[in-house]
Amino acid sequence: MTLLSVSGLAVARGGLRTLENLNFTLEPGQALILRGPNGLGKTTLLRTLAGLQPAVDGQIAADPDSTAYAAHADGLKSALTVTENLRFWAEVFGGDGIDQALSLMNLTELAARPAHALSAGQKRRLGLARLMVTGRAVWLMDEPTVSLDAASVGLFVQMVRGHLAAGGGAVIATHIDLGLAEARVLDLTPFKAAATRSGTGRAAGFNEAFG
Ligand SMILES: Nc1ncnc2c1ncn2[C@@H]1O[C@H](COP(=O)(O)OP(=O)(O)OP(=O)(O)O)[C@@H](O)[C@H]1O
Repeated sequence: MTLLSVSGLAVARGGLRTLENLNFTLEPGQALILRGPNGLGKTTLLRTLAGLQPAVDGQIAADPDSTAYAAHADGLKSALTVTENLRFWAEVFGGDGIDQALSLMNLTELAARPAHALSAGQKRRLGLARLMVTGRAVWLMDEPTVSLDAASVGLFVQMVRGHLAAGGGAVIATHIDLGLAEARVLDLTPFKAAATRSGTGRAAGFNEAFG
Protein backbone atom coordinates (compact mmCIF):
# COMPACT_ATOMS: atom_id res chain seq x y z
CA MET A 1 0.00 0.00 0.00
CA THR A 2 1.31 3.41 -0.99
CA LEU A 3 2.40 5.38 2.07
CA LEU A 4 2.08 8.85 0.62
CA SER A 5 0.68 10.14 -2.62
CA VAL A 6 0.92 13.76 -3.72
CA SER A 7 -0.91 15.12 -6.73
CA GLY A 8 -0.99 18.64 -8.14
CA LEU A 9 0.29 19.92 -4.81
CA ALA A 10 1.08 23.58 -4.24
CA VAL A 11 2.48 24.87 -0.95
CA ALA A 12 2.93 28.36 0.46
CA ARG A 13 4.78 30.17 3.24
CA GLY A 14 3.83 33.56 4.58
CA GLY A 15 1.05 33.77 1.98
CA LEU A 16 3.40 33.21 -0.96
CA ARG A 17 3.42 30.08 -3.06
CA THR A 18 6.81 28.45 -3.00
CA LEU A 19 6.30 25.20 -4.95
CA GLU A 20 3.52 23.98 -7.23
CA ASN A 21 2.48 21.13 -9.55
CA LEU A 22 4.13 18.50 -7.37
CA ASN A 23 3.32 14.85 -8.06
CA PHE A 24 5.03 11.95 -6.36
CA THR A 25 4.40 8.82 -4.35
CA LEU A 26 6.23 7.10 -1.56
CA GLU A 27 5.99 3.32 -1.34
CA PRO A 28 6.97 1.14 1.63
CA GLY A 29 10.72 0.75 1.70
CA GLN A 30 11.38 3.91 -0.28
CA ALA A 31 13.33 7.03 0.58
CA LEU A 32 12.89 10.28 -1.30
CA ILE A 33 15.52 12.98 -1.11
CA LEU A 34 14.38 16.55 -1.69
CA ARG A 35 16.92 18.82 -3.31
CA GLY A 36 16.88 22.50 -4.19
CA PRO A 37 18.58 25.76 -3.31
CA ASN A 38 18.03 27.71 -0.08
CA GLY A 39 14.61 29.26 0.18
CA LEU A 40 13.01 27.14 -2.53
CA GLY A 41 10.43 25.64 -0.22
CA LYS A 42 11.71 22.27 1.02
CA THR A 43 10.79 23.02 4.65
CA THR A 44 7.45 24.36 3.51
CA LEU A 45 6.76 21.15 1.63
CA LEU A 46 7.75 18.96 4.59
CA ARG A 47 5.59 21.01 6.96
CA THR A 48 2.66 20.61 4.59
CA LEU A 49 3.20 16.86 4.27
CA ALA A 50 3.35 16.68 8.07
CA GLY A 51 -0.05 18.36 8.30
CA LEU A 52 1.33 21.41 10.10
CA GLN A 53 -0.06 23.72 7.45
CA PRO A 54 -2.67 23.31 4.73
CA ALA A 55 -1.94 22.65 1.07
CA VAL A 56 -2.73 25.62 -1.17
CA ASP A 57 -3.75 23.37 -4.04
CA GLY A 58 -3.82 19.69 -4.92
CA GLN A 59 -4.03 16.61 -2.72
CA ILE A 60 -1.97 14.71 -0.19
CA ALA A 61 -3.17 11.17 0.35
CA ALA A 62 -1.77 9.55 3.48
CA ASP A 63 -3.03 8.03 6.67
CA PRO A 64 -3.19 11.09 8.98
CA ASP A 65 -1.50 9.08 11.72
CA SER A 66 1.32 7.81 9.54
CA THR A 67 3.77 10.73 9.58
CA ALA A 68 6.42 11.89 12.01
CA TYR A 69 8.30 15.13 11.39
CA ALA A 70 11.86 15.88 12.49
CA ALA A 71 12.17 19.63 12.01
CA HIS A 72 15.27 21.72 11.53
CA ALA A 73 15.24 22.49 15.25
CA ASP A 74 15.69 19.56 17.61
CA GLY A 75 12.65 20.42 19.73
CA LEU A 76 13.94 18.58 22.79
CA LYS A 77 12.72 19.01 26.37
CA SER A 78 15.91 20.43 27.84
CA ALA A 79 15.23 19.53 31.50
CA LEU A 80 14.45 15.90 30.68
CA THR A 81 17.15 13.29 30.28
CA VAL A 82 17.84 11.55 27.01
CA THR A 83 15.74 8.53 28.05
CA GLU A 84 12.96 10.74 29.40
CA ASN A 85 12.81 12.63 26.12
CA LEU A 86 12.38 9.36 24.24
CA ARG A 87 9.83 8.09 26.77
CA PHE A 88 7.88 11.33 26.39
CA TRP A 89 7.74 10.91 22.62
CA ALA A 90 6.92 7.21 22.85
CA GLU A 91 3.97 8.08 25.09
CA VAL A 92 2.78 10.91 22.84
CA PHE A 93 2.82 8.66 19.78
CA GLY A 94 2.04 5.35 21.45
CA GLY A 95 5.28 3.79 20.21
CA ASP A 96 8.11 1.91 21.90
CA GLY A 97 11.67 0.74 21.22
CA ILE A 98 13.51 3.21 23.47
CA ASP A 99 16.48 0.92 24.14
CA GLN A 100 16.91 0.19 20.45
CA ALA A 101 16.74 3.89 19.60
CA LEU A 102 19.37 4.68 22.25
CA SER A 103 21.63 1.97 20.95
CA LEU A 104 21.24 2.74 17.26
CA MET A 105 22.02 6.42 17.67
CA ASN A 106 24.88 5.75 20.11
CA LEU A 107 23.11 7.42 23.03
CA THR A 108 23.16 4.60 25.58
CA GLU A 109 26.03 6.10 27.58
CA LEU A 110 24.25 9.45 27.61
CA ALA A 111 20.87 8.01 28.60
CA ALA A 112 20.74 9.72 32.02
CA ARG A 113 22.08 13.11 30.89
CA PRO A 114 19.68 16.06 30.65
CA ALA A 115 19.18 17.21 27.09
CA HIS A 116 20.46 20.72 27.91
CA ALA A 117 23.86 19.19 28.70
CA LEU A 118 24.29 17.53 25.32
CA SER A 119 26.50 18.79 22.52
CA ALA A 120 24.89 20.00 19.29
CA GLY A 121 25.58 16.70 17.54
CA GLN A 122 24.34 14.67 20.51
CA LYS A 123 21.14 16.73 20.57
CA ARG A 124 20.69 16.06 16.89
CA ARG A 125 21.20 12.33 17.41
CA LEU A 126 18.53 12.40 20.12
CA GLY A 127 16.19 14.44 17.92
CA LEU A 128 16.52 11.80 15.22
CA ALA A 129 16.27 8.87 17.65
CA ARG A 130 12.82 10.18 18.55
CA LEU A 131 11.58 9.11 15.12
CA MET A 132 12.23 5.51 16.05
CA VAL A 133 9.90 5.58 19.05
CA THR A 134 6.97 7.15 17.21
CA GLY A 135 5.98 3.94 15.47
CA ARG A 136 5.08 6.10 12.47
CA ALA A 137 5.62 4.78 8.95
CA VAL A 138 6.56 7.99 7.14
CA TRP A 139 9.53 9.92 8.46
CA LEU A 140 9.74 13.51 7.23
CA MET A 141 13.16 14.99 7.91
CA ASP A 142 14.50 18.49 7.43
CA GLU A 143 18.29 18.69 7.15
CA PRO A 144 18.71 15.76 9.54
CA THR A 145 22.50 15.66 9.41
CA VAL A 146 23.22 19.23 10.52
CA SER A 147 25.83 19.09 13.34
CA LEU A 148 26.50 15.38 12.80
CA ASP A 149 30.03 14.08 12.29
CA ALA A 150 30.72 11.47 9.61
CA ALA A 151 30.27 8.55 12.01
CA SER A 152 26.91 9.90 13.17
CA VAL A 153 25.76 10.42 9.58
CA GLY A 154 26.56 6.72 9.14
CA LEU A 155 24.41 5.84 12.18
CA PHE A 156 21.60 7.95 10.82
CA VAL A 157 21.73 6.23 7.44
CA GLN A 158 21.70 2.85 9.19
CA MET A 159 18.66 3.95 11.19
CA VAL A 160 16.84 5.02 8.02
CA ARG A 161 17.75 1.76 6.28
CA GLY A 162 16.33 -0.22 9.20
CA HIS A 163 13.12 1.76 8.95
CA LEU A 164 12.88 1.17 5.20
CA ALA A 165 13.57 -2.54 5.63
CA ALA A 166 10.65 -2.68 8.08
CA GLY A 167 8.33 -1.26 5.41
CA GLY A 168 8.58 2.41 6.37
CA GLY A 169 9.30 5.36 4.12
CA ALA A 170 11.32 8.55 4.40
CA VAL A 171 11.29 11.99 2.84
CA ILE A 172 14.54 13.84 3.52
CA ALA A 173 15.47 17.41 2.65
CA THR A 174 19.24 17.59 2.57
CA HIS A 175 22.05 19.46 0.89
CA ILE A 176 24.62 16.73 1.48
CA ASP A 177 25.22 13.34 -0.08
CA LEU A 178 23.99 10.93 2.59
CA GLY A 179 25.38 7.87 0.87
CA LEU A 180 21.86 6.49 0.66
CA ALA A 181 22.30 5.30 -2.90
CA GLU A 182 18.95 3.54 -3.02
CA ALA A 183 17.01 6.76 -2.40
CA ARG A 184 15.17 8.52 -5.20
CA VAL A 185 16.13 12.15 -5.66
CA LEU A 186 13.51 14.80 -6.37
CA ASP A 187 15.00 18.07 -7.57
CA LEU A 188 12.36 20.65 -6.67
CA THR A 189 13.86 23.43 -8.78
CA PRO A 190 11.49 22.92 -11.74
CA PHE A 191 8.52 23.17 -9.38
CA LYS A 192 9.32 26.67 -8.13
CA ALA A 193 6.08 28.59 -8.15
CA ALA A 194 5.51 31.50 -10.42
CA ALA A 195 5.47 34.63 -8.24
CA THR A 196 1.78 34.42 -7.45
CA ARG A 197 -0.08 35.00 -4.24
CA SER A 198 -1.62 31.97 -2.58
CA GLY A 199 -4.86 33.82 -1.90
CA THR A 200 -4.55 33.05 1.78
CA GLY A 201 -2.48 34.30 4.67
CA ARG A 202 -0.78 37.55 5.52
CA ALA A 203 0.47 38.50 2.08
CA ALA A 204 -3.02 38.25 0.62
CA GLY A 205 -4.33 40.49 3.40
CA PHE A 206 -1.50 42.91 2.77
CA ASN A 207 -2.48 43.01 -0.90
CA GLU A 208 -6.08 43.74 -0.11
CA ALA A 209 -5.11 46.58 2.20
CA PHE A 210 -2.44 48.19 0.07
CA GLY A 211 -2.69 46.68 -3.40
N1 LIG B 1 7.93 32.29 8.74
C1 LIG B 1 7.98 32.69 7.47
N2 LIG B 1 7.18 33.67 7.02
C2 LIG B 1 7.22 34.07 5.75
N3 LIG B 1 8.03 33.55 4.81
C3 LIG B 1 8.86 32.56 5.21
C4 LIG B 1 8.88 32.07 6.55
N4 LIG B 1 9.78 31.11 6.63
C5 LIG B 1 10.32 30.98 5.40
N5 LIG B 1 9.77 31.85 4.54
C6 LIG B 1 10.09 32.01 3.12
O1 LIG B 1 9.49 30.92 2.44
C7 LIG B 1 10.34 30.47 1.39
C8 LIG B 1 10.57 28.99 1.52
O2 LIG B 1 11.28 28.73 2.72
P1 LIG B 1 11.69 27.27 3.14
O3 LIG B 1 12.23 27.36 4.54
O4 LIG B 1 10.56 26.33 2.88
O5 LIG B 1 12.89 26.96 2.10
P2 LIG B 1 13.95 25.77 2.08
O6 LIG B 1 13.97 25.24 0.68
O7 LIG B 1 13.66 24.80 3.16
O8 LIG B 1 15.30 26.54 2.36
P3 LIG B 1 16.71 26.11 3.06
O9 LIG B 1 17.39 25.21 2.09
O10 LIG B 1 17.39 27.42 3.23
O11 LIG B 1 16.36 25.45 4.38
C9 LIG B 1 11.62 31.31 1.49
O12 LIG B 1 11.59 32.28 0.47
C10 LIG B 1 11.57 31.93 2.84
O13 LIG B 1 12.18 33.20 2.84
